Amino acid sequence: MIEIQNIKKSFEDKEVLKGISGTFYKGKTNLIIGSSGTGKSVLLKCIVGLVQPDEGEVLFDNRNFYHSDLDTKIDIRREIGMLFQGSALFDSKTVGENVRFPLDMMTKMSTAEKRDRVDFCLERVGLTGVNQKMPSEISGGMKKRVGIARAIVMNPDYLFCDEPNSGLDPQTSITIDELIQEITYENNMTAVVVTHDMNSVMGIGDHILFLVKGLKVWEGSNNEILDSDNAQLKEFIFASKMMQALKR
Ligand SMILES: Nc1ncnc2c1ncn2[C@@H]1O[C@H](COP(=O)(O)OP(=O)(O)OP(=O)(O)O)[C@@H](O)[C@H]1O
Repeated sequence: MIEIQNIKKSFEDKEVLKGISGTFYKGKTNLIIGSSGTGKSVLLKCIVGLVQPDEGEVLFDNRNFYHSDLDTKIDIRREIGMLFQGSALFDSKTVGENVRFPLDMMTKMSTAEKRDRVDFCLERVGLTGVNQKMPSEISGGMKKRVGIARAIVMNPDYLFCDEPNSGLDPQTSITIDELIQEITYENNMTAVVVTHDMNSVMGIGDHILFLVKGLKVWEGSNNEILDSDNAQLKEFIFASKMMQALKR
């Protein structure tokens, strides 16, 4: 479980996060949703330590990330897997080398152990036998799968995904969403996914934080979201023609 308390962040005079609190639960796909520019990615970066918040606390299973000793911080970082926006693969490395990278950086595993772990993770995301391919030789959906394999290669307790569906067609988006959710359940991870895709919200939104202009205005599950009477949430959900049609 991850708890965030009163997270604030400004860039120069622009207040991007205005005091956000909430909980992300273990064994669930937790979503951060909201319109473009509302602070979702900045919040994610504050949680994983890529951006330092101006105020607020982040607790990883009761360990305070920003107010703990270096060893605890390092422990927490090793327990985090991250799927970056656009997959962020190294273009000059093969698929296998991309997935192996965290093992090379952070473990003393033998070559054979690393090979087995890489093969296991690639197989888990449905990409057996593509180790030698270069990122330029595979599709966008496959790149996301490689990104997921790399994110889970260290067997993390916490999985963060920033817009995992960006640039994918609707059908591929659903398979990637489902893969993230299956892996979350299998490994009992705390997954936090940033998205503005309503398909993802309805499909995998076990727990959802809805942001508007740097504030959390609603928190709940995808089962509760359609019945909410929060006006800003309704406006966001029913912005698309498809969701309007479902409402009728
Ligand atoms: N490093 C930075 N320096 C200055 N401003 C930043 C920085 N990072 C983000 N911002 C600003 O913070 C605001 C929120 O950005 P953020 O990327 O979190 O939005 P978002 O909700 O994830 O949007 P999108 O869905 O379009 O990715 C934006 O106005 C952005 O320009």
